[in-house]
Amino acid sequence: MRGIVLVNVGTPASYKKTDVQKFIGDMLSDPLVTGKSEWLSDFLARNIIAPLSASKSAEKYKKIWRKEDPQISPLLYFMQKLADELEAKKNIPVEIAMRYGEPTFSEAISKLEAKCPLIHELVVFPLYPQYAQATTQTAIDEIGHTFYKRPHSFRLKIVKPYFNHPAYIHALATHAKPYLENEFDKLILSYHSLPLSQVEKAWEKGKEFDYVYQLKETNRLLLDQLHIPAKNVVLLYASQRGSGWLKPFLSTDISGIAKQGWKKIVVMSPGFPIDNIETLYDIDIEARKLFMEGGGEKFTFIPSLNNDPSFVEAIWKIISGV
Ligand SMILES: C=CC1=C(C)c2cc3[nH]c(cc4nc(cc5[nH]c(cc1n2)c(C)c5CCC(=O)O)C(CCC(=O)O)=C4C)c(C)c3C=C
Ligand SMILES: [Fe+2]
Repeated sequence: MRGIVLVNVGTPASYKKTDVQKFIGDMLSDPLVTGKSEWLSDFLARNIIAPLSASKSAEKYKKIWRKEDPQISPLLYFMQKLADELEAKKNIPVEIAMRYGEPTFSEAISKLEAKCPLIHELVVFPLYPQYAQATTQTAIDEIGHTFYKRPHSFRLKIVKPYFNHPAYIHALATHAKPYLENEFDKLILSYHSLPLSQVEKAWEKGKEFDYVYQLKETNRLLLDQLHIPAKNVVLLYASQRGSGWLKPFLSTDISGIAKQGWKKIVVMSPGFPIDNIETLYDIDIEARKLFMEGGGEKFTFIPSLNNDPSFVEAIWKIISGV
């Protein structure tokens, strides 16, 4: 039998400043995220960036944290729900793991082994449709490092980015359709920004590593399936942490969209299969506010796929090679 581990970036244990600081420190001390050396990343993250940015991030986390039980981060909640539904629907053991924080990859493997001692293949499904060294590559490195540290009686398979997989595109289109039924002026497709240095390096390596090529392919295939002409769509990049990142920025251009007369917009993030601070705060709270203050009339936010049945089906097809 196969076992599945769904992998994502991670999330703080709580919205308290200490937990948020730890999470940011862990993440930004990763040289694959910063593009800097190991010691410099660690020094800057632990001593400067995490202590300085934790309060502001903690405020944001507080706003998006689940108020209902279980009172946990939305990212953790939706990943667990997705795992539970995939396990129940396909009768296969599924666990979740985070690149930073908990549950760790090692914990996920142990839980899978306990659930199903006869596993012959461990399938790791990174919840990143498009490749980036700051997400896909660091997850692959960490998984390999943990897996090969001790012997296992089963093999490891890591699923490649699925930016153009028909089942993923179908899931996105099926999920988005109800939000697109009412009239709108522009569909905004928002993706996480990246430092240009990382984008250029990946572009030189080829399409398999090219974040921008992959996200544009996702957009092309999605719009084709939704029958939306490209002229009705704007591509923006969110959550940048500096000026030398992929532009145009959602945070600076969203109010301009309203000023140009496009008063009703729908915003979708096809690069985030699971809702998190960057969709629920940066888009649904901050970008919404900027758009409405800029004269916008209607801001429709499309949540991530989360545990949508079409995504459960898509993961299954991607894993099964259908
Ligand atoms: C497409 C997915 C993501 C890319 C690409 C990405 C790049 C990237 N992120 C940072 C820095 C931070 N990311 C943080 C949280 C975070 N990032 C993603 C996804 C991508 N990041 C997720 C799913 C999350 C978890 C969110 C949650 O709900 O918990 C954070 C911490 C949160 C915050 O303070 O905003 C930081 C910091 C860099 C530097 C980077 C590319 C180089
Ligand atoms: Fe991030």
